[in-house]
Amino acid sequence: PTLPIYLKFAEVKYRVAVKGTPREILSGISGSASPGEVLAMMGPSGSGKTTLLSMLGGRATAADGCISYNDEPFGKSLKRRIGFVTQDDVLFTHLTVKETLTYAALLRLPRTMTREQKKERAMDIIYELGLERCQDTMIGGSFVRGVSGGERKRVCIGNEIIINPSLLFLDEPTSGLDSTTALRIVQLLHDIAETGKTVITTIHQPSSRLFHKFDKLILLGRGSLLYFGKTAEAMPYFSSIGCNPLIAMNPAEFLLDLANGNTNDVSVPSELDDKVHMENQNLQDTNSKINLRPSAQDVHEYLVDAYEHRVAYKEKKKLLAPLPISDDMKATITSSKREWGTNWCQQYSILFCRGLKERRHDYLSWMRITQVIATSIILGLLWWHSDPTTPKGLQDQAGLLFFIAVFWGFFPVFTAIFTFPQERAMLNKERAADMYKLSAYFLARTTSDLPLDLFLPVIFMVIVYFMAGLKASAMRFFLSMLTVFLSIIAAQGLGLAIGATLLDIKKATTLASVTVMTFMLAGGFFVKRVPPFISWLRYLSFNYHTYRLLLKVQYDPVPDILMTSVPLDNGVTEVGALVAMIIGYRVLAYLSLRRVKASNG
Ligand SMILES: Nc1ncnc2c1ncn2[C@@H]1O[C@H](COP(=O)(O)OP(=O)(O)OP(=O)(O)O)[C@@H](O)[C@H]1O
Repeated sequence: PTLPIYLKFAEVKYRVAVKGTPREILSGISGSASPGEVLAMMGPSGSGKTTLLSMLGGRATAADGCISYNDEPFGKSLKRRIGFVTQDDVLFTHLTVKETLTYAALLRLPRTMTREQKKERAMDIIYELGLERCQDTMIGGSFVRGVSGGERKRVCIGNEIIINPSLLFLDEPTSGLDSTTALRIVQLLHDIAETGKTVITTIHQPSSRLFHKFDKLILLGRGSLLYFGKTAEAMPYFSSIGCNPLIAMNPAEFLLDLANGNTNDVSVPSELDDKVHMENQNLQDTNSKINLRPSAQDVHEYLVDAYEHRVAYKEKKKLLAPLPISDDMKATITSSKREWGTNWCQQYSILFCRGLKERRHDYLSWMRITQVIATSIILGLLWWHSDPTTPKGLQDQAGLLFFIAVFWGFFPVFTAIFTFPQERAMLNKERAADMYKLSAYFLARTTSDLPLDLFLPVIFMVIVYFMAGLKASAMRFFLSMLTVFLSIIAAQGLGLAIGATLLDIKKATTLASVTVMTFMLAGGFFVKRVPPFISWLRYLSFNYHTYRLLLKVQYDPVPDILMTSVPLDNGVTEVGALVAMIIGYRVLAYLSLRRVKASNG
């Protein structure tokens, strides 16, 4: 059963600093929502709906004011009782509807349920939301065709109601949908509320049918409260303060016009008319153009004032009224401990499988396979049966080994830098809902990429090694392969670290290009005798260590003309350096991700 949660908020304020000067985004908003109700927040774009919703949902901290849940402040244990559907649909594009909801169920539902029960719950949600026809369709996105916008929105809602939340927040769930689909979604919210949940949603421009489906309404204008109360009483209230539509109009349109300060086709109260009249008289003296309607600023001030004096005090009084629930029930919110749906190992394995499924298209991407096969055949033809017995042939072959070291240092970096910037929104969303520990996600995400990164080099090496006629020995082949693997995992670590630190694909690509180029130049092929003051650079370069190891595997001892100024003994230093990079870059990436999590609250 759902724990009923009464949400109250009084005098909520929010400020941001814009170029050093504080700007008030919300100025003292009060209201409440009870279980079984759908509260809608309306207002023009930029009026502060999303900001208020984020604060009520515990995703942002108010500068001032009080927000309570059953008269208790927000606590971490509440996270598992809150569902939050964001404005943008944050979903994995390559997972099907069924997979998306099943993974959500596996990660979010409590430990007391078995795996089978969790899967059943996901199926129940699919039927409840009418998604059975598209359950095996991919979600899709900008580049992949998938389910429709309305279906995608329902999947987002399903992702949240799967945990049977007491409070459900939705940011513009109907934007971009036709009126019938929008009505269906709002009806769904209504049905959800009827099961004892408190539903709070922002809404942009509802049709009149939709408008009447909400129990309560908050109308915001420029961050101030213009109305809070029953939806059915909104029109009578505005009529009582002298604002009436002059033509038949959708009430939502009328209220948005008012909140925007647009009074065309709206009768305005005598106070505002008098003000316009007086202003016009002054303008006549200066021969300026006469205004026929009150200014948006005047309308806004009038509405804020009217609400403050006629309604606000009554509503604030209501907030002080005791809740119709027992003290025990109130205490449930604070006493329940923060709980994870699954243990660390289960989180890891679920996230690993999800990562593999999401990336399966990349694994089987013909473009990447063709790219690698084409490159290896070209290399094989250019170095066809190369002969290392002459100095020139030896130099040529060393060139091939260096190219292999660079190619498999370059490729994984540019695959891995996208990982975290691309998943940032998903990570924020899922971490805000306490779905898993960051360490489980991090390890699952980085290991689920490995099969792809290790599968392609095998094809590459088989083609190049034998076409180019490198030493025909099983041992040398496998050692070369192992060296390339180490290089790839180290390079992948660098890509992950750059991506996690910058979390911006453009910046990450630029930094990665410069780094990879520097490492390549310091790799020991172009410059063999490096000046001592810059020689430390090559130790950071995985190309350098990989190239030296490949030389060692092919020629033992390595001929003098190929050697860098540093002699090569048994290769232990090189392997050690690569292993240190594999660990070091990953630790850096993990710490960077932790920092991001902290900055997002
Ligand atoms: N961190 C921030 N820095 C600067 N301005 C901000 C910040 N957060 C919000 N704002 C500003 O606060 C105002 C309210 O933003 P909010 O996203 O809450 O509006 P909204 O009513 O949800 O708009 P929309 O309907 O277009 O989504 C906007 O003018 C926005 O630019």
